[in-house]
Amino acid sequence: MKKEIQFEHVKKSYGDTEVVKDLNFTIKEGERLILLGPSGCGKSTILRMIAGLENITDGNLYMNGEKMNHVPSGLRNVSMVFQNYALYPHMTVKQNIVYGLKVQKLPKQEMENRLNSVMEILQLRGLEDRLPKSLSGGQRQRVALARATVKRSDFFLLDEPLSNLDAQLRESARKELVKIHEMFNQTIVYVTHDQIEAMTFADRIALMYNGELQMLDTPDNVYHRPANVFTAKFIGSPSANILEADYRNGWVHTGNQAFEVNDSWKEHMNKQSFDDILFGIRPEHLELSTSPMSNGLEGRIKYIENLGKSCSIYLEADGQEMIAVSENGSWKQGQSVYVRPQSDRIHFFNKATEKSLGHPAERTETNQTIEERRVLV
Ligand SMILES: Nc1ncnc2c1ncn2[C@@H]1O[C@H](COP(=O)(O)OP(=O)(O)OP(=O)(O)O)[C@@H](O)[C@H]1O
Repeated sequence: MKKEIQFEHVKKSYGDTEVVKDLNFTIKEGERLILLGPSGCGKSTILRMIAGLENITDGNLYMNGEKMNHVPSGLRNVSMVFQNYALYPHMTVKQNIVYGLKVQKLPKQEMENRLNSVMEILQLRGLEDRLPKSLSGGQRQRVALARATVKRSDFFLLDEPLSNLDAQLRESARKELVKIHEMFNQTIVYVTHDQIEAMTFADRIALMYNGELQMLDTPDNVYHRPANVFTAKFIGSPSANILEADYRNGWVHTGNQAFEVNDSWKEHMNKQSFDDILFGIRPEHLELSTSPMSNGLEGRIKYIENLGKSCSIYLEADGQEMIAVSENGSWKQGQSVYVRPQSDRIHFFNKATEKSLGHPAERTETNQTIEERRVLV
């Protein structure tokens, strides 16, 4: 049976408050699925339902093809790592790591083999006899990862496992996690609110907001083909520009000004016109110039944020606010500028539903395999 996790109309309420709404999706065998979203959107609750630490209010949860709604946590073949490590303080590093295997009554030789391999991967050699209190935060987190890894369970669940580490340690821990995943090919479900972590580690991202799944797709598609305004704005920094517009005969009118889209967009929009739509463009997909450009909008710089490597340029065009990014440090507040949206990077959304009107030459998740995606990362 496949190591899949399947949600079928899964809901979770606390009292009258529904915190997870009608989840319907499948986490594929061996994939790294990231549950991403702002604080309070229900990520941890979903993870805890998979782990069996939280009851399901409605719907069904299947793992390995079996209904799991009422199966106790200990029988679900999961291992879990939390943000706060939760190591046993009175046990040494080695005792912490093998404790679960002892409970499982694993043969001694097998236990030693697993311990040795994980000590090597997670660079814990030399720390075997130390107590958790004598370890640094990064070392404790690696012990917690090691303890979960040695179980070699079908499902590996991680709840913000790296959020207590500094940026450098996070990056190296992510690499170690990838190594562990390549060795044991577990199905990984990983909760974070950090989009960089999601973009770099995920095979697919499940983006949540307010208990609802907003988009489930590869990082590439979540970034380039956002399914709705929330996704466009949540992914990417600075956040995507969303402007009110009309679309008529291949031209996007943002007020008094307009620019023409390319032929594939014209074909995609199928000769229709739309009043009152939302036009989206990421700051990094706006070209800036001091002189007029064809298909550019005229605007004025309101202020500039210098980030060192690049500047965020806040400007106003046609009475609407936009952000552009530029590596050129010579822009001046109050300056008159021209901005041109890159035609193959634009997005349109229905104003009422905030859902995407699609993209030309749409690429769906089904024609990009996990292996293809990992080559791209
Ligand atoms: N035991 C509980 N009783 C009542 N409400 C709860 C309980 N646990 C969680 N909630 C609520 O459910 C919602 C989702 O919580 P959850 O912890 O899943 O969010 P999250 O996305 O993981 O957030 P964070 O990133 O801040 O950890 C929140 O509004 C939270 O207050």
